[in-house]
Order: sequence, then structure tokens, then C-alpha cells
Amino acid sequence: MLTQALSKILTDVGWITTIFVGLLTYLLVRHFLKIRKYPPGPFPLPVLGNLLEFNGKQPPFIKMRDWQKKYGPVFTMWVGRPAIVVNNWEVTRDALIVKRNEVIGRNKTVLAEVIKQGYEDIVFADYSQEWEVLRKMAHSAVRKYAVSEKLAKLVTDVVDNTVHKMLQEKEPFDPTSHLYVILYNIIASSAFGKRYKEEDEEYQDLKEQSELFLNEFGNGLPSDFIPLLRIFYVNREQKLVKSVKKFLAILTTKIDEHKKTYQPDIIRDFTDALLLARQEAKEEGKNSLQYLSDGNLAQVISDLFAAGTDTTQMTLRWMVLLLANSPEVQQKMYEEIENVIGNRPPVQDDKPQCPYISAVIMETLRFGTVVPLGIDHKTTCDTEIGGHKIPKDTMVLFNLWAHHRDKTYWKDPDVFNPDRFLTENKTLTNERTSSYVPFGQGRRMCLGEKLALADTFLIIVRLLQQCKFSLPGGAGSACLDPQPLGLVSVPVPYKIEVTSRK
Ligand code: HEM
Repeated sequence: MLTQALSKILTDVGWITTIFVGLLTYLLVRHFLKIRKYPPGPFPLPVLGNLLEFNGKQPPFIKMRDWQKKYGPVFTMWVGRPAIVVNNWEVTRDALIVKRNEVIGRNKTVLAEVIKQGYEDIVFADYSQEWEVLRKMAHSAVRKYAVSEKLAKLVTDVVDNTVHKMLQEKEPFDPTSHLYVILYNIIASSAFGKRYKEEDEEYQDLKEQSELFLNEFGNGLPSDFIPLLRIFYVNREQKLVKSVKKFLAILTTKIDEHKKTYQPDIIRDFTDALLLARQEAKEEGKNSLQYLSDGNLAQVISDLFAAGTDTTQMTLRWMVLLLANSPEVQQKMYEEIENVIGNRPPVQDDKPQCPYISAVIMETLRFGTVVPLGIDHKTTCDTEIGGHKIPKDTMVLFNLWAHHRDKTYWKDPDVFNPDRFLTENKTLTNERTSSYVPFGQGRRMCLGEKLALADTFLIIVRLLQQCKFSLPGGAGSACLDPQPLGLVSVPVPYKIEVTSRK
């Protein structure tokens, strides 16, 4: 009797083991077959993929550049889904310029859906007619503003205010919050004509939402990497929803105020430019009108804030650090300012006469590469990238940081050297040199490039006309590695001393 029962249990256990081993084999074979569809890369664990390799010791974009040495310029990394990583300029050029429309989609993520709140925007919009309409409209508004006289006056005003505050600092200080006020004011003023003081409640509100977004959600939501995690992060998602709604409510109020005072022949800011585009679409019976609801306009302005303030602010953080660390570069810039501009406020037309300053800006954008992985792209059809077949709807990351540190294209890429952008005659080299992509490339390229370059030139000139930056530890004492965490490239926190040039 006992022997019979024991034998039945053993038979059952045998079945259970067989089923378990069978299931495991099936899952493993499926896993291997799935991996084989994409270019080879670091081996992904089931479910977790390669996520555990990003352990905070090294920025992800540097880790991805290092993987390139083993797997080649195009490889697959698994982050909940397969992501094709491109580290090389020739491949990027083929994918984004030659193939034009084949790798310009955006991936659907929980984060993007929360931000969009049911209305399409530009940054997170997949390749569609709606994206094309919104992008074209915003691009034209931003470009017009970048060359307007208003911008030069605004920058002088905002920077002078900040210089006054910086010079009052008694001890070495972190310049981040000062640079933030400058950039926030420039974007807020360009977007809806508002000037803020640091203590203004609305400024604090906007800043709080932006900081929350960058610090807590800048690396995405965990559920976008492992969907099962969504149930554990409900509170975090709610916090984001609350913050996004608060931010959009402020922008909607601004649009409502503008609608009451708007005059088509006096375009005061981006919001007016967007209202004009909508009015024209209505008058001309254009199809695009359906994409220009108040919700869309708020999303577009929100994009300009999100994409425009932190990027330029982080670039200036790199620049101030690099100049404090290299006094000889700072001195050459100052001499060019003295020769070309003197003490009067700078204007856009001064830029062509200042090749050295332009070279410093270009080198800072290369060296810092503040958006090192761009914004993730998605294939819009079955295509080929770097000789590998890639299915439709696959995530593609262009490692812009690796492009800027590629020894094939750059001599001593880890050295900050503005002269690399100057010819022997000290004129600026062709701005579109190979493997130079701080603003991305192709049809998804940054639409704020012109404004960012204009802002950076006007701000740094006005700062250097009045101040000299140095490091408490002296020239050459700076740490020039990016912070190890996160998807943006920012310097490790530093302190500077500022002295008046007067
Ligand atoms: C130094 C400053 C800046 C840098 C380095 C930068 C860089 C970038 C990069 C790398 C992308 C991704 C391109 C891609 O998807 O391939 C991007 C997209 C974008 N940027 Fe910028 N950006 C800067 C400033 C600005 C400014 C000032 C604005 C507007 C006021 C802006 C608006 C946008 C928008 C709307 C997109 C999304 C374009 C699209 O998806 O079609 N950016 N930027």
C-alpha cells in the first residue's frame, strides 16, 4: 500500500518536473529566438534585460559607448523592449538623412501619455500629420523669435539682474540657480511675455514642476521598462499627473489671457504666433485646424519649456565650469568682446564677427553633449540600420555622446579645445562637420537650435563683459566628468568665484 502511494507520488513529481523543464525550455528557446531577430549585443536576462548593468557607477551613454568596443557600432540593448543603439556617424547619417522617414517615430510610453494628457505635442508625438503641423508651426515661431531684437534686449536685462546677484555672493557658490533664473525668464518671456523675479509665486510653481520632472522622472517611469511594476508605482504616477496638470493649468491661463488681448498685427510672443497660425488655418480652411486646439497649443508651449530651459541651462553650466577651469580661453573670449563689442549690450549681428566665441560655444556643445542619447526614435517601417534588418516599431537610440567622443572624427576627443573649430586663419570651420550632432539630425532634429545658439551667445557675452569666473581650487582643478546618474549629461556639482571686471 505504502509502496504504491510512494510510487504514485514519484510518478507525479516526475510529471511536474517534466512539465516544468519543458516550460522552461520553451521560454528559453522563445527568449533566444526573440533576441536573434535583432543585432547582437550584451546578453539580456529574461524580463530584466540589461537593466541591471546600469548600476549608477557610470552614465548609461558611456556604458553604451564601451559596449560598442565589443559589439560594434550598432547593437541591441534590452530595456523592457529591444533598443537598437547607434554609436557611429556614418550609420546615423544613413538612418536619419538618407532614409529620412524610416527612423523618425517616437515610442509609446506611460510617461509620454501622462504628459500629453490626451493632446498631441511635438516631442513625444509619433510620426504623423499632426506632428508635422505642430512642429512646422512651432519651428517658425521659434526661428522668428531667435533673430528678433526683442531677444537681445531681454537677455541683457535678465543677465544684468543676475550679475548683480552673483557679485553679491560672498563665498564660492554653485551657479545653477542663477543660470536657471536667466533661462527660465528668457523662455517664459519668449513663450508668453512674462518676466519673473526669483521670489514670484508663479515662477516658484513652474520651477518646482520642472525640477520634479527632471529629478524624479527624467530617467522615465519604471513601468516603461518593466510593465509589471506599474502596480507598485501608482503613487509616483499620481504625483506626476498632479504636477503635469498644475503646469498645464498655468499655461492654459496664459493662452486664455492672450486670446483676450491678441492682435494679429502685433505678435508679442510664441503664444501670439501660435494663435495667428490657428487664425490663418481657420481663414484659409486648412486641414491643419483640427490639430490646433487649446490643448495642443498648451502642449506645444509646454514642449518649448521642457526642451528649451534645461538643455540651455545645462550647456551654460558646462560652459561656466570649462571657462573657470581654462582662464586662457576665457581671456581670449574677453579680448574678442573688447575688440568687437566693447561694453554695449551684444546683438545677434555681432556673432559673425566673434569666431572665437562661436568656437567655444560649439566645443562646449560637443564636450558637454547635454542630451547624450537624444530622444528615443522608433522605426516607422521594416528597415536596415548599419547592415542589420530592423523590424517596424523598434526603438532606436542615437548615442550623440559617443559621436562626439569618436577618435575617428575627433583628435583628442576628451580634451576641451575650442581651436578645433577654427581654421588656420582663425575663422570658423564649417559648422556641419561630420559626427557633430548636439541637436540631433534629420527631420526630428531640435527645432530650437537657432534660439539655443542665440541665447547662449548673448548670455555668455553679457556675463563676460561684467564678470570673471574662477575656481576656488585654481585653473585646471575641475572635475570634467559628467554625473554618473541619468540620461542627461551635467557636470558634477561645482562652486565658482565671480569677480567684477569693472
Ligand atoms: C543647448 C540647447 C539644446 C540642445 C543641446 C537640444 C538638443 C535636442 C536634441 C538632441 C533633440 C532630439 C532630436 C531627436 O529626436 O533626434 C531635441 C529635440 C527637441 N528640441 Fe532641443 N535642444 C536644445 C534647446 C532647445 C530649445 C531652446 C528649444 C525650444 C525652445 C528646443 C525644442 C526642442 C523640441 C520641440 C524637440 C523635439 C523635436 C521633435 O520631436 O520633432 N530645444 N533637442
